[in-house]
Amino acid sequence: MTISKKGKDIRNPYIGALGIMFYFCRCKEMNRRTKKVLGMKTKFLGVFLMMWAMIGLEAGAQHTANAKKVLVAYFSWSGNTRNLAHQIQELTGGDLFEIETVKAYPEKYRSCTEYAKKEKEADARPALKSKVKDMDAYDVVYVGFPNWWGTAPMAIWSFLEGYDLTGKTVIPFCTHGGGGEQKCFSDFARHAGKADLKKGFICHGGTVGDARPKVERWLEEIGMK
Ligand SMILES: Cc1cc2nc3c(=O)[nH]c(=O)nc-3n(C[C@H](O)[C@H](O)[C@H](O)COP(=O)(O)O)c2cc1C
Repeated sequence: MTISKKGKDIRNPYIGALGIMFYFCRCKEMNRRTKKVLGMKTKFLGVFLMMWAMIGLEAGAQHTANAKKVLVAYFSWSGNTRNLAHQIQELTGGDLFEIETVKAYPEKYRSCTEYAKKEKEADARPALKSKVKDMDAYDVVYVGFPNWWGTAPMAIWSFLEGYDLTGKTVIPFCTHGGGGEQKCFSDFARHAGKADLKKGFICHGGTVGDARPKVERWLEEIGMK
């Protein structure tokens, strides 16, 4: 692998492609003019770019082979977590999946909080509308949810318990209404089975619109960007 001082792979398939173009343009040119006019310098440059092309194209293929498949799954009642999920999806290039319960939650806030409280007290596992088609294909699974009564909505436990997440990287993200993290991530860890858990992201539901720079920093911090 060709590594720069900053630790990044500096082989670039685009530079490689340019090298090929340059090499062939130069050959055409040589037929029109005399070889002496072009001289040795351009010949070396052409060969150098040609070699870079081959290394660069190989690097491109290797990068594609190593790319991790990402899923961004989320539950959202009033839209804040959905907004955050879309930002994470845009930054990671993953597939989006909305976790929805068969029985919809009440539309009014107070009714919803009462309903959710009962579900929590019963340690319920609400049935979900659909399953991720090919969970086995994903290497990294982000799971987003709002803080409900100091923890995740019970639908998140239904989701996590519906799959074998062993060996996958699982990363929670959460929005709250002022209570902060509370037991959201610690309870999440207990329900995530043998997944390889990474540090979660949390923000106030009212600030998700401005969260992008923080989301980017977090993704860099956990090595996902
Ligand atoms: C049923 C219910 C329970 C909630 N419980 C809490 C809580 O315990 N602590 C908190 O900070 N916010 C709580 N909230 C506020 C939500 O966590 C917050 O508004 C969140 O951003 C909503 O996300 P959503 O728009 O994706 O549904 C609750 C909201 C609802 C509807």
